[in-house]
Amino acid sequence: MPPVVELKSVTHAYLGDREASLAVEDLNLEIRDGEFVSLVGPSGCGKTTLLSIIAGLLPPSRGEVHVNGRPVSGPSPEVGYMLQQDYLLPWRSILGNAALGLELTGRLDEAGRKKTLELLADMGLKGTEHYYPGQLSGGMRQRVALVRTLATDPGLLLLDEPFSALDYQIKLQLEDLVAETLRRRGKTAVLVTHDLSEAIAVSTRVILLERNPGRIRRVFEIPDRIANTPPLYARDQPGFAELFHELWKEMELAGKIEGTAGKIEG
Ligand SMILES: Nc1ncnc2c1ncn2[C@@H]1O[C@H](COP(=O)(O)OP(=O)(O)OP(=O)(O)O)[C@@H](O)[C@H]1O
Repeated sequence: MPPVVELKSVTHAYLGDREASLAVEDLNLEIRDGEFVSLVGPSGCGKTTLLSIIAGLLPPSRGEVHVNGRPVSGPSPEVGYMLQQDYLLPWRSILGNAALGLELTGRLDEAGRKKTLELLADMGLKGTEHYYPGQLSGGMRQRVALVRTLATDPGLLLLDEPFSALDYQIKLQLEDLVAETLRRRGKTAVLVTHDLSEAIAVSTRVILLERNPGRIRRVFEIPDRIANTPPLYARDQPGFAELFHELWKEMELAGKIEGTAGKIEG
């Protein structure tokens, strides 16, 4: 089976009027079926750029991107995207929002509707189907966004800081719910986060990027006893604190690298 995600020598430069900025340089990465990979690193190291490239929203300047063995040429139903903002449509009911992806792809039949209702129930949202987004809390809205993403059944989920706008307690609960739901359903996930403890708690692998230009600095394989424990309890596992400090130290070093390699004069 080919890797779910394969990046080969991927470079991306954003072109401005007078100069190009090298966001990601010569990056190689393989993500296998069922892995949960987090991308961490200092601000501007190219995390969101990489996610956009994998999603098919941004063609890289150079290099190859494959999802499930096929070259990426644009957004695909095989890939779901979840963002910090939930982007629920205020005039649509919760069910209408949750089923939006199915509707847009012409798959909203009776079975699709039933599945969406089941997913809402799985996420603890039974009884809210006919409410509107304005009547729900931030954590509930983000769960609706997760249902909307899962309803079309993508094998790969790209998560760009989906928990960062939430209160700490809600964030921990949602992290747990999302990680466990994706694990149970055998999904592959790539999470961008600034929260190192979240990255370790939910992932099988954490990739630390450095900036100017964005490159992989270090890869942390998460030991099974942490990776196989639900995120809420993973933080109590032996080895978690040591891993956190190691990642923290390395992150500080990654943030200190302020080369000039990121700018290409035009
Ligand atoms: N649309 C754009 N036009 C020009 N430069 C951009 C654009 N988007 C990103 N960049 C630059 O590319 C680099 C990588 O940005 P990116 O947003 O991918 O980093 P990030 O790691 O996700 O940052 P953050 O953690 O702050 O969200 C940065 O130097 C950024 O300024």
